[in-house]
Amino acid sequence: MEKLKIRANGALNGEIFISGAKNAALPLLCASLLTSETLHLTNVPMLRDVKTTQKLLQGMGARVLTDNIEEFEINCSGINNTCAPYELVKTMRASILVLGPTLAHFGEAQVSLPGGCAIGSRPVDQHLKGLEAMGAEITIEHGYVKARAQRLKGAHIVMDMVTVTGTENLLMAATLAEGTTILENAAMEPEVTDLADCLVKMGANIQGIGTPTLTITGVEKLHGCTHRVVPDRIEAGTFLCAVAMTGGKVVLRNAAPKTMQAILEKLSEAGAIIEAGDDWISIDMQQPPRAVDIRTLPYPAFPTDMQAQFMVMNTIANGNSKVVETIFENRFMHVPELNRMGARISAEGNTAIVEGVEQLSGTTVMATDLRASASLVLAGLVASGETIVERIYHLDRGYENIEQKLGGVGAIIERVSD
Ligand SMILES: CC(=O)N[C@H]1[C@@H](OP(=O)(O)OP(=O)(O)OC[C@H]2O[C@@H](n3ccc(=O)[nH]c3=O)[C@H](O)[C@@H]2O)O[C@H](CO)[C@@H](O)[C@@H]1O
Ligand SMILES: C=C(OP(=O)(O)O)C(=O)O
Repeated sequence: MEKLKIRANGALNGEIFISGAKNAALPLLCASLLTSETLHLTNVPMLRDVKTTQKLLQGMGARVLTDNIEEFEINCSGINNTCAPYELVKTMRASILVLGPTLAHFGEAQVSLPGGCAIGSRPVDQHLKGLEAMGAEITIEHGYVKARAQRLKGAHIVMDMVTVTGTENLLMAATLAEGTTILENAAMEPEVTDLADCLVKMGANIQGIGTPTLTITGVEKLHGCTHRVVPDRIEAGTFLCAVAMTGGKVVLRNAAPKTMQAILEKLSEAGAIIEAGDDWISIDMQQPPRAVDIRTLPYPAFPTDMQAQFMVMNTIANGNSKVVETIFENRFMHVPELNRMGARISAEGNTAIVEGVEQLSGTTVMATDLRASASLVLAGLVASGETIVERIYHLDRGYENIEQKLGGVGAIIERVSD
């Protein structure tokens, strides 16, 4: 099994290229199911989840014509199987994103229920309720969602909570429905907006993009297009937290600061000097961070996917802080591991109190989800001695070449196998 070995090496300095966003690339790849023409994506991150999506779509009959970062071309004209099997869905919950587009284009879909995962129970009731409101007949059989509809019909849907993939599934489904769909309480995450922008290029009629009310007037068919995946705000935020902890000056290239307001404000509050242009962000940190309180909420507020990284920054910050997780019920798995490294965090329910300490101490740690694993890597960059992060297949779901990117700005980090 692969691990990361990390040793603190002082301040980080230099430049890091930010990849395309995992959470945008996955729905965009699934959007290829809506058309018989080729979808041409650029800035696609080469991540484990992207490979899994590729495999899932290929298993359904899609042809992947090119699959590199700058040229990812996929054609779904040969779909001959509308099933997303358990074997793939269990490794990537985002597989549920094939449900809406497959049903809308092919009149049927069977997708294994994703079930819960390390961070929470994560039901998909809103996806199913929305599709039923659009006329789909849905049954759950042998662990699979089975959906059928000759042609979906427009509906007025008010979602019970803000759900990112729920919004994306219903948005994709509505593009080919008969009539108009109004999605209220829709997620406004930049990755949802990126998907909507691509769907419009494919010929969809969507009003209200970037707002909580999306109005979609269905069309007969969509066509291919070329679309550049929005930069990954969570990857960028992770590297900014790394620098806030180690000190130094780093410029992120190919970033999207406009999508990162809440993250950048919190870093400034922690004492970082942040500057940004259209597609770059610089961070200059010349003193230890100040502790900052965090409360996770849907976009544009502070993202749950950055909670663990800010928590680890707080462990070595001046002062105490309170971190409240309101999106997922079990997203503090990094707490016991960080405490094993000398952090002082007490967590109860959805609230963690963090008392800043002088230094963390390296040891062997592991985490059971992606961002918790990222927080352990950041801890290793400032801990005394050696830190070994195990089970890094979680990290590989969402970070492209993390050891090369951090190594490029001066970190001592290497991937080793048993
Ligand atoms: C591939 C992808 O884009 N993943 C992101 C997406 O996950 P994902 O789309 O799965 O997360 P949601 O936005 O759906 O979840 C938000 C909350 O709503 C609940 N819920 C959701 C749907 C539903 O039908 N019923 C229900 O109760 C969830 O359990 C959770 O408590 O948004 C999350 C919240 O920003 C991010 O952490 C994930 O990185
Ligand atoms: C929770 C995450 O992803 P997923 O929804 O793919 O599990 C994440 O990216 O932090």
